[in-house]
Amino acid sequence: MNDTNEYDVIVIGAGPTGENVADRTSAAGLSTAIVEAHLVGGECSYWACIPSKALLRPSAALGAARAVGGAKEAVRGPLDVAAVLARRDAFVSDWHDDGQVSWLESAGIDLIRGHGRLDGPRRVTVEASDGSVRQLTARHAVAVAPGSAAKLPGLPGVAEARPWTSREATAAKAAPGRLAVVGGGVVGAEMAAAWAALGSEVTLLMRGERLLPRMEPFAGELVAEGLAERGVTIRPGTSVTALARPGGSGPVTVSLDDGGRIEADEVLFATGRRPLTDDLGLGSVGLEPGSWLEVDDALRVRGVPDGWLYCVGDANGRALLTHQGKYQARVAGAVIAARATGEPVDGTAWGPHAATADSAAVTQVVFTEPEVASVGLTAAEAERAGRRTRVVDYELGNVAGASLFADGYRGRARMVVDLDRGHLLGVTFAGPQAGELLHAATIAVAGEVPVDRLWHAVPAFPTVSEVWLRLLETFRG
Ligand SMILES: Cc1cc2nc3c(=O)[nH]c(=O)nc-3n(C[C@H](O)[C@H](O)[C@H](O)COP(=O)(O)OP(=O)(O)OC[C@H]3O[C@@H](n4cnc5c(N)ncnc54)[C@H](O)[C@@H]3O)c2cc1C
Ligand SMILES: NC(=O)c1ccc[n+]([C@@H]2O[C@H](COP(=O)([O-])OP(=O)(O)OC[C@H]3O[C@@H](n4cnc5c(N)ncnc54)[C@H](O)[C@@H]3O)[C@@H](O)[C@H]2O)c1
Repeated sequence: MNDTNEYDVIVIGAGPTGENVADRTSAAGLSTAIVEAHLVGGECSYWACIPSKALLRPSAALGAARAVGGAKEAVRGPLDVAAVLARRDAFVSDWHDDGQVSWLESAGIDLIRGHGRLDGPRRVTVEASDGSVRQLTARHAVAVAPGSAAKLPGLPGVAEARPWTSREATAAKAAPGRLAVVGGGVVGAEMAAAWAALGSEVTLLMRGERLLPRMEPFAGELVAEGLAERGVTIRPGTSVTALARPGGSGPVTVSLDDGGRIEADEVLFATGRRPLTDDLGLGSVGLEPGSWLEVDDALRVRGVPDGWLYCVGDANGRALLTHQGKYQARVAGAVIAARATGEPVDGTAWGPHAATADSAAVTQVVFTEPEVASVGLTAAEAERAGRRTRVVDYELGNVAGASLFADGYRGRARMVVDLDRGHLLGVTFAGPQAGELLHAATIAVAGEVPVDRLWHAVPAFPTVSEVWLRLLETFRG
């Protein structure tokens, strides 16, 4: 550890995206410090992606075995809940960050523990837990990657009811008897699936009519069927109006806008995120505290003279996903390094210094049963963007590889073809292990591979990927 207070690059926030900017700038030979207030690794490692997938995977594995005649007979018992929770704990290293700290050291990045705040152009103050303050200066750039936190609606009784957020839902040490989940987005769907599999009686309350409203409609429908088959009660078109947990302990009463009430042992609010920018010193550089930080495709924060401030990850609001934020970090790191060394910056779409995939090819996998995997635009988004498209659907269960993979395989695939440009704008799969089908679609969308050329990408028989051939045959007629 260096005791200098001047670095080429200072990164605030050591979540997956901050770590990646620091990695890129350090690898480019720039001295780099990273400031972290809590655990190196961020939300994703300890309270989001990793623990949630660790909670979901055992049920999916068991479901996969149960879907194959000859294998299902060997499944003799239910999930071992204690073992699932212990495996989750191991995946989050029992909420210790030693492993990630060692990685920072190996990458030559200085870790400065404490709360970071901007303090005017290229300046950062770090307040340590003992109250001491260190002032840092960046020669080239500051990149902020503070992430996001769960957004709770200001309902009557919410403070006393102490609802779960995604943090409690991913870190809980036991399954609540009855769990009410509010919100039909990704966190709501995944956590309803996880805790239902681990033994909770789950009621999912959503104000819209379908789950996963940002994805193709069939995705939410198939996930809703899957949840219902696993015992989850889904109540669409339902808003929560108040919570009550007198004295802050015992069951929670959840009041609904139809006048009804339900009682639960815990209530999870999965109602979206807010950027963690309220205490980041934004006012010192003319930005609004608490706002999403709007960036250009080089990840430079708009409205900051000289372009020294970058923002990657959730806090810029472009795509609240670890892999997209890490992609932004690789781009930002390359831009910072090029500008620092006087190399040209190539900001053209799909060039090394533009995060083009953030608008054209965002990928996402929802790890429910069935899984949903998507890249690029949905049919509705393509229409809103004014593209002339053809939408092609195919039942995944009709592919030979799918019926071998699981008895009664159910699922669907959709590709959205841009008729003027002759390539795909988006692809969605919903079905068992659909996530593993996604990358071929990502290459087709990000590579703007002509549909005529995709015809020559021959899927191996008998894999589920043969759905590509069926989609193309359907398109060609
Ligand atoms: C339940 C759940 C499941 C998810 N599952 C997935 C998934 O499967 N796949 C996926 O791609 N995405 C998933 N996400 C989204 C993913 O977690 C986020 O997109 C990702 O964590 C964003 O990374 P980040 O680096 O921007 O922020 P974070 O991971 O939130 O890290 C930010 C870090 O900055 C630190 N920090 C903040 N402010 C300061 C400050 N002022 N000074 C010092 N340090 C500071 C924080 O302590 C934190 O360590 C999930 C989210 C949730 C809630
Ligand atoms: N597997 C994954 O990739 C994964 C998993 C979990 C989370 N994430 C990311 O984390 C982010 C946050 O997820 P999320 O599910 O919290 O947010 P979200 O925005 O996906 O869904 C929130 C849902 O809550 C609803 N809502 C908002 N306020 C409400 C209210 N007062 N009452 C009832 N419903 C309300 C919204 O209409 C929306 O459908 C997402 O952007 C997602 O990309 C990704």
